[in-house]
Parts: sequence; structure tokens; C-alpha cells
Amino acid sequence: MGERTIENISVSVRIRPLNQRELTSGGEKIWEKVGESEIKEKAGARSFAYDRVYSENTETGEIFEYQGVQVIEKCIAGFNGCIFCYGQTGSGKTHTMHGIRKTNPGLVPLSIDHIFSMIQRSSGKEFLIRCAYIEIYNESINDLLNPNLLNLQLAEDKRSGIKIVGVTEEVCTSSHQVNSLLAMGEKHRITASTNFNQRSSRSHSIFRVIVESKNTSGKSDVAIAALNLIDLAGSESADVHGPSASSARSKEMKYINRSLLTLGTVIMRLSDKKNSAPIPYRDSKLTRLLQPALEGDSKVSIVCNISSCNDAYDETLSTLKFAQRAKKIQQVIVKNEVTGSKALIVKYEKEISELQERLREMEMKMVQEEKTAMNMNLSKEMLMLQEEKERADARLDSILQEKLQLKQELERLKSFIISAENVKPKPIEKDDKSRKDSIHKHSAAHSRTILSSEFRPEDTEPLLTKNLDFMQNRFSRMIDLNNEDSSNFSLLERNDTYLLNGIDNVENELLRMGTQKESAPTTQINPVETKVPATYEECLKIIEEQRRMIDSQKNMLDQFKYENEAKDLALLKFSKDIEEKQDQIDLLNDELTLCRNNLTKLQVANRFRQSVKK
Ligand SMILES: Nc1ncnc2c1ncn2[C@@H]1O[C@H](COP(=O)(O)OP(=O)(O)OP(=O)(O)O)[C@@H](O)[C@H]1O
Repeated sequence: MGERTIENISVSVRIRPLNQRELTSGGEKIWEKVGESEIKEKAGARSFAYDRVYSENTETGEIFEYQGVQVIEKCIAGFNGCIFCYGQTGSGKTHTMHGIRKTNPGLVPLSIDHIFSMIQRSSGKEFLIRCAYIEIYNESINDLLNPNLLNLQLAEDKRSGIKIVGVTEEVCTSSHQVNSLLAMGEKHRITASTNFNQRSSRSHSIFRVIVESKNTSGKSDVAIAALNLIDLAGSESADVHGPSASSARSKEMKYINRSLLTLGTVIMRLSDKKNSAPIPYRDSKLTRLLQPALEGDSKVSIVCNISSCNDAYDETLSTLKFAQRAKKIQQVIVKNEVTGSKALIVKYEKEISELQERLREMEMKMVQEEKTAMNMNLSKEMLMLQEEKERADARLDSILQEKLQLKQELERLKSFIISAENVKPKPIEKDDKSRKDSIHKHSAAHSRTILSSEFRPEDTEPLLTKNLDFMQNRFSRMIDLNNEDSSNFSLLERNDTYLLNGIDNVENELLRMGTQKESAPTTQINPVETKVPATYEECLKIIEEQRRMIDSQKNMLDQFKYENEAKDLALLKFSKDIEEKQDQIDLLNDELTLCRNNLTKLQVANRFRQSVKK
């Protein structure tokens, strides 16, 4: 059994100011507030005392401070609560319960705000708030949060009392959310204009807030408190709607009055402990729903609304008597605690932990899947990389091979060049050598012959001697150079040119001399002259021989030059090729480094995956 307290129903009376209709019709104020909690007839002897009496000037906020806060605090502590307004039509019930949201909020919005501000202040506890909003119209329970749900049925649950089967319950996490629900439900509520109230509630409305609470630490029971905020339809006499009232209005009125009468009877029975007759809760849906609260499982607060106008005297008196009876009811309020999964908070917590478990499982599965996918990708990538590496290796091999070949070719070519550079003049074969020597000898002898001939100085041109000397020297020099370094082509070429020029000069001179000899008078012919042709012929022979040699040298040089140029070109091409191949090798080396790095990464990832598997 939960915690219990003995409480009286808190009853207050709120006097509303005279309205325009009452003032216009010359109505008079016949009731007045006396002290904090008394109301008395101005001119008569009747007076009534309640927990509080509120005058026309009292703000609803003040009423809430006294009537509302105590109920809300009980609810937060796990006790059921109930606040309702009772009174004739147009007495100010809706004004008190709902009010005007922004300027003058009623007990319902003030209760909602207070619930959430108390939750905020309750450390070490957790709450779950759910709301339902219904109306009882012509004894039919309609869902105001879902207008399609009409005529909902009541069912008795031994543990949770009376419940509305299938009613919409919205879990709310803020007062703003609850107020939105309230506003939405208000739109669906049935109202109509009566002679006393332009917007008269034609139904009883119950806004139910279920507060589930439990301690956050340890395994505690869950307290489930239901707060019923009820705005009753107004009791009215048959002439309220006038004689022209439609049958629908009359029917509404009948149902409203019957249910309010039942409520009055229930309150009367509850207040009269001596009366053991059964309490007619089942006579109306309203009393049936209020039964648990009125029987004592709730902290109940009733605001009775009255008009102090003389023309509402009977209704006001009836309300004041109702309030008086209600005031007598004493209740034993029991904290409503449950242990099982009945509490939504427990159910939700269970669901949350199940979902968290599922989430963990899914996350683990996801990680596993990711790993598998990653492994598959890695394996694929590894395979690809290995293939790529093999291809790169093969390419590298072939390039190295090619490089080797190129190197060999280069060496071969270099060896050519070296052999060409070192090339000695073609070893003079024996015949050639003897010929060369003979040429050398001849040229020397014949120069000497020419010089030592009996040639008269006046007949010989000094140029001949000079040219022959020059020629001889150059030729010797050329041979020497050839022997020394045949690679000095340009020098050889220059020598060759000089020599040819020299030979040409000598030839020209000899020709000139021959011409002179032929044209000279016979008488002038001397022994020397006979020797001239011999010397001349001989000279020509030598020259001819020299020219041949020079020609052959020249050919050899040309040939060599040509070959050399070809080799130079080939060399250039090979050098370029080598450079290109070198670039390719560098690229492949880079690729290989990349491959190696990737491979290392894969190996690390692989090791990691294996360690995770373990
Ligand atoms: N204390 C008050 N101060 C100012 N105006 C009030 C007060 N009480 C009621 N009124 C005004 O009186 C009119 C009727 O009030 P209300 O609709 O709350 O009556 P009711 O008891 O709910 O009537 P019904 O039972 O027909 O629904 C409204 O215009 C309301 O603003």
C-alpha cells in the first residue's frame, strides 16, 4: 500500500462581475465576499464559508496559487489530482479553467506550466507526461485530440481504475507541446450560444495529464498520477434557451442537467457519511469518470463560479449549497505506485534499453560489415596492387634489359669512337710504306735535285723553290701529324688544303717553266735545259703520286668524317633514348615506391583486422 494522507476537498467560490446583460436589465449585486473565505447575502441572512472566496477583481493566477498549486504538487509527488469548476451557465467556469492564454490564463494552462516548472526543479527524478482530452457530450465520450473517435467506452481496471478505451494519449515533453494539444482539442469542443452565454460549453470537458515519475537512482517503483482538469457544462433552467430552443439544444440541456444532478447527488452522498445508500456513480459518464477522484484517490479542488446578480439567485444558491456539501467530503488519498511495466515510463525505459541494445548490436554488425567490406576492398586492392607490382616489375625488368642493351650499344659505340679517336693512320703496308719513304726520299731528292740542278737561278723562279719547300714541309708535317694523331681531322684537312694549294702552285710554276722552255730560242738551250724536262717529268710524277696519296688520305678523311657524323647522330639518338628510358625508370621507381607504401598499409590493415578477429 502506498503513502496516504487524509484530505478535505478544497472548495472555493469565485464571484464573477455582473455582465452587460445583467447590468442592462438592471440587475443588482446581492452577494458579497466577507473576509478571505466567506460569502454572504448582502440583504439577507445567508452566509457560507469555504476554503477561499474570490471577489470579482480576483485574477485567476491568484486562485491557482491557492487552489491549483497544492493539487499539482501532489501530482508530482505521485497522487492523483482533480480540479474542476462548477456553476450555472455563464457563471465563469470556462473563464476560470481556460481563461485567455496570453492575458489571463486559466487554471489548465497555469497547471501545465507549473507541472513542467516543478519537473525542472525535481532533481534525481525522471518523468513521463502524457495527455488526453475528451468531452462528454450527450453522454457520449468523444476524443478531442482525434475528432474521429466518438462515443468511446469506459472500462474498469482494478489496478488503474476507470479508463477510457482507445482514447488518444500524446506523450509531451514541454508545456508548449501540451498547450498546443489543448488548443487543438478546444477547436473540436462543442459550444453554442445561449441567452446567458454567447459561447456556452455544451459538453463537459476533461483534460487529463498523466504524470509518471520515478527516482533516477536505484530500482524504485513508478508513481503514476492522473490530473483531471474539468470544465463542466453549465447547469441551466429550461427557459435558458427560450421557447424557440431546438430539440438538439433541449436534448443537450437534458443531458447536462442530468449529469450535473448526478454529480450533486454523488457529492451529497459522499458528504453524508451517515447515509449508506449506494452512490449513483454509474448514473452518468461524468460521475463514472470522477468516481475514483471523488472516492478519495485524488486531491480534489473545486472552484464554484457564481454570479452575484439578483436574477441568478436560485442558481447561485444551488451552487453555494453544492460547494458546501463538497467541502464536507473528506478523502484518504493514496499514492498510486506501480511496480510492473504498467507505467509507460518503465515500458519506455525497457524499450529504450532494448533499442539501445539493438542499436549496439547494429553498430557492432555495422562495424563488422564495414570491416568485411574493407577487408574485401583491401584484399581486392591488394590483389590489384600485387598484379600492378608484378606488371611494374616486368616493365622494370624489360627496361633494365633495354637499358643494359643500350649501355652495351653505347659502350660499343664509344668503343668505336675511342677506336676512331685512337685510330692510327691506316698502318702503312709494306708497299705503301716503301712508297711513302720513296715519296719522302723522292721529294727530298728531287727538291735537292731541283735546287742543286744546274738550273740557273735566273731561269728558276724563287717561288718554285719556296713552294716546293713549303709543300715538302707540309707533306712531312702531315705525315707526322697523321702518325701522331689522326683524329685531328681539321688540322689534317687544313694541311691537306695547304698541300693541294702548294702542289697546284708548283704545277702552275712548272707549267709556266715548261712553257718558257718551249718558247725559248733553241740557241738559248743549255745542258740544264735538257735536264729540266726530266726533272719536270719526275716532279710531275712525284706530284701525281703525292696527289694520289693526298686524295686517298682525303677520301679516308671524308669517309671517316662521314662515319663519325653518322656515329655522332646515332650516339645522340642513343643518348636521348637512354635519357627517355632513364625517365621511365624513374617513373617506375616512383610507382614502385607507391606500391610498396600501399602494400605496407595493407599489411598493417591486415594485421589490425587479424588482431580484431582474435
Ligand atoms: N471573473 C470574470 N471576470 C470577467 N469576465 C468573466 C469572469 N467570469 C466570466 N466572465 C465572462 O463571462 C462570460 C461567460 O463566462 P464563461 O463562458 O466562462 O461561463 P461558463 O460558466 O463557462 O458558461 P457555460 O457553462 O455556458 O459554458 C464570458 O464572456 C467570460 O469572459
